[in-house]
Amino acid sequence: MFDTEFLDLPPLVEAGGTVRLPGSKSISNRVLLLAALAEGETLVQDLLDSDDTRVMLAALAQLGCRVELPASTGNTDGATRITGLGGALKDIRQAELFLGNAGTAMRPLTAALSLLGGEFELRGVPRMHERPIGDLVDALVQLGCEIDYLGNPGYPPLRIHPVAQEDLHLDAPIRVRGDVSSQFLTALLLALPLAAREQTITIEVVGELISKPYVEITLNLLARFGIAIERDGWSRFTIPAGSRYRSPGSIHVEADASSASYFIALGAIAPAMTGTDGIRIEGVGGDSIQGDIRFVEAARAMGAQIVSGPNWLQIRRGAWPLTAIDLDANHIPDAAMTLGVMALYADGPSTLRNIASWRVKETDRIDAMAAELRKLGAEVETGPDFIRIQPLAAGTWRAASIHTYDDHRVAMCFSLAAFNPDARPVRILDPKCVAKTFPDYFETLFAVCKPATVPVISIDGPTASGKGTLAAEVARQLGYHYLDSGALYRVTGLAARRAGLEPNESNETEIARIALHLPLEFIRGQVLLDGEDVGDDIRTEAAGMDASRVSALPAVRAALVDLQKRFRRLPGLVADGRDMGTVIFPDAPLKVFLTASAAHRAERRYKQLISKGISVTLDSLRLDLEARDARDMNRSTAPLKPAEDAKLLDNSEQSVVQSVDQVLQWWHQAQPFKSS
Ligand SMILES: O=C(O)C1=C[C@@H](OP(=O)(O)O)[C@@H](O)[C@H](O)C1
Ligand SMILES: C=C(OP(=O)(O)O)C(=O)O
Repeated sequence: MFDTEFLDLPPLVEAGGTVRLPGSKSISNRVLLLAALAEGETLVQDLLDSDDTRVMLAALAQLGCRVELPASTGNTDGATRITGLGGALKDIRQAELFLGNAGTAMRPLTAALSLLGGEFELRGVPRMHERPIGDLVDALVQLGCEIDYLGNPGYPPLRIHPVAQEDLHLDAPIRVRGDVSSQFLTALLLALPLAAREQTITIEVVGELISKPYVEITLNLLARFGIAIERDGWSRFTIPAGSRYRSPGSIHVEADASSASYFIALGAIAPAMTGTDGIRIEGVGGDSIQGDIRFVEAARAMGAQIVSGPNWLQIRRGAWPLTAIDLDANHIPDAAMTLGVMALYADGPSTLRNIASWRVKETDRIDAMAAELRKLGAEVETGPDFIRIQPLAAGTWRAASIHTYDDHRVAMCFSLAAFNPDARPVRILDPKCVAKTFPDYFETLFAVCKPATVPVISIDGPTASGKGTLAAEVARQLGYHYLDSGALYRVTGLAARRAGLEPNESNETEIARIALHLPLEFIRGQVLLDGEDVGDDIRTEAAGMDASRVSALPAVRAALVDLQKRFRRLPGLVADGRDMGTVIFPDAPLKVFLTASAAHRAERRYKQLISKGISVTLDSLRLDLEARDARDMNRSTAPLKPAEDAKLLDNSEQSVVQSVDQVLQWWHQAQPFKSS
């Protein structure tokens, strides 16, 4: 996950390949609650691991359910094991639960806990305290439950008081409004079987039910847990007497169909990458129980070519530009946001109707989409329950900094704007908001996208100038990959040793082959070789000797050039060394040549060594550095010198923070983002 302040997407041009998507949020949280209410164990396969499911799991654990995550079960199949309460609280009758911004946790738990007879406090993030729950509370109070609002009436936080089952009024139908969120009805359907052991319970929906397919998911999963609800259209639901949650033993979670919408749109917008047949999605397909699978119909109407099978979808670009759409999107409220960005690539204005619920989700999504689409240059019209978007012609796109309102879907759908024909970069602010349902969204996207070019910042300079510290920090703040080219020979020497190869000419070809495929990463100050931190191993005297021996082998040097170039991956690279800007990445859009006086560098090195208990003198270090500088600058092959277009940075009198800020400032000057 990118937990940077922002993530810059360079212009993207093609896409292709296979993605496996994480589990459905709506299925995961329903299954977790049902498993918690049932008796015995339920094994949940492919459960979503994200903020929304984590708050649900934490709440269930607090309520006394046994929750065993894949890591702790040791299950090779990666399942999560839930041991349920069997329909009644056990030892724990009181808890304060934090439910983040998960509507699928807050609403169903409110209903279930109101019927279980304990004292509970339910809270969330500030936005959750602005998302309505009054219609659900009204329905529960009608039934005899006791619930207080701890903040604004109609909104969380809530306090739930215990009531005895025999005091509940179950004879009359329970009326609930269905026109603000379908989750209120879902919550009642999931929880009321707790009270239906001896008596049939009827729920009546008041007002037109929205987001109906989500109620279908609820009914489907209740059936899997042994509860067969009868329904009369969308207005009357009956839970038969004698209902009892029965674990299916093991249950599989499909991949998330709303998350699939971004990749379906990607296949519709991006020309297929050479050698691929567009985008293939695995984990969810035509037979999905999730309503958002009907996004496929909308994408087809806009021109996408989509074929599907059980558990897979294959998407290719068809009509281009896309065909404008006028759609009642009430049945796919979440995925419809993706259509909002696809509309920019259409042949006329697109209208999404009947989406008033957008206003009470993670943010006011109608206003948020309009504001951010306008930043890209689009003309947008909105009303209480619709949005109309004019497409953007080539030559009219603007580079924009997209505010994401802590709304995962805003972040995800706007990433698709990076395919604009004007090659404008797109900045996504607070990219970690995708953690609500899809923590690795951007990594998954990058794995199937081809950029026009991957941005590189090269930082070259003499020894002890602090380039490693500077480069690693710049990379961290930008979310870019980091290449410490100075470590490559040492790692190659170590890898050769570990493969049982003496670093000499007779093993040159074999060592070059190893060097070319080194599974190497530089993350958070660590040098990871195949996931293992080898930082200490490569800094020994013996490793230094091996490094200098492998560096004398021409085939190894050539392989390492290729390896270095392969670090240039989305979303970007910061590379430090001696010839990054001059030889390896001569087209880097920002080149920095970092220096500091020999006196300052000697002093830094001195402090470093003394703190490690190594005794040296300042004078000898300084003389040594000066001699190395002279050698480096005057050698005939790849002498250490700034690239002609490099910016010179002398950090003698600067703190690390100051030099990082300077480099970022240069970088931002090169980026034409409109401020947010
Ligand atoms: O029940 C569910 O799993 C959901 C129902 C929908 O909400 P509304 O019914 O409030 O539209 C949807 O937007 C949400 O992401 C998940
Ligand atoms: C509306 C959403 O979430 P929630 O389940 O919190 O309602 C969503 O995921 O788009």
